[in-house]
Amino acid sequence: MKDLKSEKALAAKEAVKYLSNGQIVGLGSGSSAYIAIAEIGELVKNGLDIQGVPTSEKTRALAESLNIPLLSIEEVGSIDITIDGADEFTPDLQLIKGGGSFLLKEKVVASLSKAEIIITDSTKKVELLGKFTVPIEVIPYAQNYVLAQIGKLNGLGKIRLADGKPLVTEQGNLLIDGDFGLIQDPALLADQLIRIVGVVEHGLFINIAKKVIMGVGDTTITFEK
Ligand SMILES: O=C(CO)[C@H](O)[C@H](O)COP(=O)(O)O
Repeated sequence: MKDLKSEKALAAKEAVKYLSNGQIVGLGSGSSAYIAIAEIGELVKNGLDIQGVPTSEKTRALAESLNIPLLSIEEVGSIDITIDGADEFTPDLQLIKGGGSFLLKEKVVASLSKAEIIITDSTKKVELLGKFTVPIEVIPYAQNYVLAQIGKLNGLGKIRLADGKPLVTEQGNLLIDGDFGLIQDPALLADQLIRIVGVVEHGLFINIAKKVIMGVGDTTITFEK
């Protein structure tokens, strides 16, 4: 049986090799990113001089507990490297993210980053995106309208629940998980989704990742552009 945690850890260890003194580092969210943040905490303890920019409150709390110096998003004009996870990736580095509900801040941080490095276990690689549903962050007022528009794109949207109630994101929005089947043209779908009034952002990360480091067994494979 695959040891996914150890595959994530191998990928995280490989990713932190790209860090160096003086960098501003985007800190992702999700189980893979948290392993990388723990690694970064060790490096900081041993003298690495970086400043982190968190992509969620959970990441902020973890980084603070590890004494990683932090900057807020308002304080940075650009970010050198971001290390984050993904729910699915294709060999040409298109991603679905947002399984952990933090896609909006993750995309802002990724967009400010010179290099977005994604770390995953070996279950995340797919030839076509879409087995994992596409998380879509919407303002609550527009939820029914957006669900209807998703239907017009031949998708099926469901409001994400947490403990039986609609999950509310850190921005006070809702998440719709959109099932579009296997996505032949993710760039087109990304464009169609972002044009729907009431959609704040979605989890299709198109041409954003520079590298995906995937743990496989006791080694890693790096995909890059
Ligand atoms: O996008 C994310 C959170 O919004 C995560 O990066 C994604 O869900 C992958 O998580 P994990 O590393 O736990 O598999």
